[in-house]
Amino acid sequence: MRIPKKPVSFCISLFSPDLFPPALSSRIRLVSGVSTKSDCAPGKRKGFCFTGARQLHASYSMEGSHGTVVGDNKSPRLTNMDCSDGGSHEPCIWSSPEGGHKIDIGKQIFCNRSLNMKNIVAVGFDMDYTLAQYKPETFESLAYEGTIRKLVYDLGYPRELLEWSFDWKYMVRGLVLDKKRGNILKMDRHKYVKVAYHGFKELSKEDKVSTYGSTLTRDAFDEPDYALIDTLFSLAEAYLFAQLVDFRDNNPGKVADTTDYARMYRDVRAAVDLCHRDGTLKQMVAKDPKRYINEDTSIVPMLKMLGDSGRSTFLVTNSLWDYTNIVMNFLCGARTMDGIRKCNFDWLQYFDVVITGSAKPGFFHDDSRANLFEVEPVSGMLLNTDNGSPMPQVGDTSPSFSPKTLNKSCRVFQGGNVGHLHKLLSIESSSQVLYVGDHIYGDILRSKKVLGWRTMLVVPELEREVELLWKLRDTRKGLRLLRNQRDLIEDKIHHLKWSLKFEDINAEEKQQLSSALDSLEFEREQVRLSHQQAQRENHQKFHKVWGQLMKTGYQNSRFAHQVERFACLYTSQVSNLSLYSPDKYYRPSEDFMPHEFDIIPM
Ligand SMILES: Nc1nc2c(ncn2[C@@H]2O[C@H](COP(=O)(O)O)[C@@H](O)[C@H]2O)c(=O)[nH]1
Ligand SMILES: [Mg+2]
Repeated sequence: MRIPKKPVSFCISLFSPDLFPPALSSRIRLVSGVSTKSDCAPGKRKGFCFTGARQLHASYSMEGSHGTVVGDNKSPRLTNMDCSDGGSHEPCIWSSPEGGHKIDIGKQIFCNRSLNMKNIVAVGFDMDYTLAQYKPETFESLAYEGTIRKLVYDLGYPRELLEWSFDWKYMVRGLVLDKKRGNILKMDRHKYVKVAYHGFKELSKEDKVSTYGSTLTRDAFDEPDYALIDTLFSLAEAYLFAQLVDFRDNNPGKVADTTDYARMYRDVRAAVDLCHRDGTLKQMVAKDPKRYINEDTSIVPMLKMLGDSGRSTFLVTNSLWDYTNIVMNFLCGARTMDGIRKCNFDWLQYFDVVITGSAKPGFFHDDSRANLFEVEPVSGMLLNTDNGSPMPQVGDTSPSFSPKTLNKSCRVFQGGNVGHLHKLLSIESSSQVLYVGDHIYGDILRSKKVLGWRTMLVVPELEREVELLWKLRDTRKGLRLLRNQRDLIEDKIHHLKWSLKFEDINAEEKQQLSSALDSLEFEREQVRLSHQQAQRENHQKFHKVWGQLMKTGYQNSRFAHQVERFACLYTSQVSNLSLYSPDKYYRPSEDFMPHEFDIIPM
């Protein structure tokens, strides 16, 4: 890896890779122009500074020297990367002297399908919302505000939208938007809609059943009429959609008749999409990563531990190189004792291959014909490759990489497909790869189903969910008792009714049975109400509107069902991997069928 000796400015463009078909040039610069603008870190930096809406500037300096860096990758003991407290404690990881103990329930790794880490030769990571946990209160708010501005200024929505505010806790993953009807749904694993809102107004039970209850016309609840909120990136757009639905209903005439709910959804989606592409979000994150991304001092020790254990490590992200470098510097970059960060390429030492602009999930198709370019880290320049091997440039007989470049431990690429990656890492069988991601569709489903990679899903919401589950375990037992009580009373009622109808009994006995029936029916109603109320309160402790993430009523939610089907492992944070041996044999818990519950005590 090369580190510039002199500080250089670090300003790279966000041009999309597909703007540069390989036929146009065999050596492609990512940037469009050079400027000597004074806002390019006066006095400190030397080199290029590119301007324009699509350029991305890191706010911190590029330095070659380490200064008073806390952390030394040669040290046998794991080093403290957390400088916020002056470096007084080390993250406790499995291989540290204090490691290997009982793990908090919120940080455990849960297993759906057995996975022996001894069989894994390469561990790969997604970046956004996997290694980099964004703070929804700032990051999603940024997306929300950027989207509103685009709706108003570019798409002609009323200016009063600019006064709206965002409740970042309102929407949750796993919801489904009914684009045509303006509804937001939560469903169980059988795709029964259990909670339904029109905008922010709850649908009555009758409306819910009449719209979604027909078992004959079961809906798939998929695109194009429905949108799945399956990544944390979508929380802001779901909230905005609900707001627009309410706004349209309550302000006739303010939104054009032609702009129906589905059209509003399309507009929001397009505006969000643009925010991700035009720098609205990334420029801001680049300026102040700490404001938008959680620090996780266990990431570096985890990556080192995996590397020390002999595993290859790789990064496959849809983000482009310039942004990836900024985010990874924030997460892995060394800091001086006073907490100042430096932007360099040191973090590449923790990876064998980095693939940016990967266009997942298409990347997971071996037959994807996406070209693989090598990225020259310092300049961000793209170089043509022949399936990963360097290619001589036109007019040049030697390959385009210097031997020094070829010898560096980590190579950075853009695009390509899984075949390229396997070749670069010498992967013989796809079952030797574990990939850790946050997106069921983008990272997990295809990689597992199409490819046979082993998968781990990161679900940050899980930490709170399991902690609450633990805290509320007695409430849950109480709920089960109430449910059983209800069943018992119902059985008695049926029996009494049967007796009244068919048994040969005298008037006095009939009278007794009837009054017993009355009191049982009264009791049943009381228990039903208490059960319903207790159930609702229990769910609301998880989320005031949508309840427990992994459940709808007593059934697994659709989201939980997908986690169960597609993720071999799941956990709240990627760095929880550091709490387990890199040779751990993850075994699933025993499956239970309903007929086993009362027989085998749990
Ligand atoms: N153009 C769009 N880009 C999006 C959208 N939602 C997220 N993103 C970007 O994708 C990558 C995700 O990276 P990964 O590491 O998780 O693979 C990141 O750069 C996001 O900004 C979208 O709706 N449109
Ligand atoms: Mg991601």
